[in-house]
Amino acid sequence: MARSKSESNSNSAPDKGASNLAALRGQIDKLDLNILELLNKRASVAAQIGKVKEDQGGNVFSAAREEEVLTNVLDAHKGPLSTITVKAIFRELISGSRAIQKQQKIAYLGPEYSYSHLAAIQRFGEASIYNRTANIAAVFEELNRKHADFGVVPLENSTDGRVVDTLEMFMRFPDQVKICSEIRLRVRHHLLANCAQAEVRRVYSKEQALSQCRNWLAKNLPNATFHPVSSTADAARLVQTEPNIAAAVASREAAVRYNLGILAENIADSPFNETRFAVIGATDSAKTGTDKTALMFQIAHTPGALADVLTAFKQNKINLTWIESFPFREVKGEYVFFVDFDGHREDTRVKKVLAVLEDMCESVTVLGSFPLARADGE
Ligand SMILES: O=C(O)C(=O)C[C@]1(C(=O)O)C=C[C@@H](O)C=C1
Repeated sequence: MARSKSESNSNSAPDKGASNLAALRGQIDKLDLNILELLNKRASVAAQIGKVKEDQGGNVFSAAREEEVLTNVLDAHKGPLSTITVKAIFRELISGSRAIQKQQKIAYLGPEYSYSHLAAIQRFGEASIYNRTANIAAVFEELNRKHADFGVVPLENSTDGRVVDTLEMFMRFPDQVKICSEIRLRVRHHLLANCAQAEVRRVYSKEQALSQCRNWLAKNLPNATFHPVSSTADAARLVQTEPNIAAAVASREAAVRYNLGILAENIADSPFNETRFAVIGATDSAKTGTDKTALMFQIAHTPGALADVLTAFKQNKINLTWIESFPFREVKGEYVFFVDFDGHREDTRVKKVLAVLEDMCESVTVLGSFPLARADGE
């Protein structure tokens, strides 16, 4: 039946809207196919690079080159996509390239969806194989036995400080592994449960996470008791077994994995909570121009010994970014120091300071040079 003029007039705006939508979606469909073609072209080039590396004995993973790729892209990026989105897309693209060359095996401190797991995925993407371990020492062992290509271990948290188990492994086996990359992960704790907040009587989490949310928990859950368990992910798993009274302090990813609701978001007492992780492997990273070096040294128990070392850094205009002291178990009263500083071990001023330290210290171990990590979300 022919439509009257007034009928067609009243429908013309929605009709126009519908045809516009169809046209715009048509554009997206075309663009998607173009993008797909380009993605696969890029992957084919990565496959060729893989062959060259295989012939020359090069490593599949190059932290320095990945940093360069990301910098090129982010420098050119003008929006409207967010930087976080562009980074996530390229993380997966590069992860896919590595998997075409040779799928990389990554060991991390488990269980699944622990913050170490999230840090590992942030660095290596979805196309890698992840081996979870029961403790930090086992991450080093996995590398040593060649069961994994890389390991991800926590170094320090902005609230809790250093991670003793990791530093102890570097001390026990100083020449076993090198740091080739670092990861900065924003740690966002949430209260997860399948009951109402007023019903929560038991809260599970890793001890450090409970301590990082201490004030919030005391104020908002005055009737609950707090139970440290081996990890935040394990806490989320336990909540499933006591759904009417239990809650966990854990990540959003753990909520998804264990089918829990998020009762309260971002409950850490400090608004800034970040953990820095080291990626360990057989070799460290090539120079990029914006690098850091990690060092471990032991000095004699004499007055001014540490001051002399620090003066050497000052004289060579090297900026220290981290310093930790650790009691040396074998000699009472002696300390091992861990430092991070700006620069690559191939930089002239870093070479100079290393030479001075070799003379001054009882032992010096370069744990590795690696590209300076971007903050999570930058
Ligand atoms: O340039 C290389 O060495 C590559 O293998 C390519 C590529 C990439 O996809 O851009 C992949 C893996 C490396 O870690 C670095 C970069």
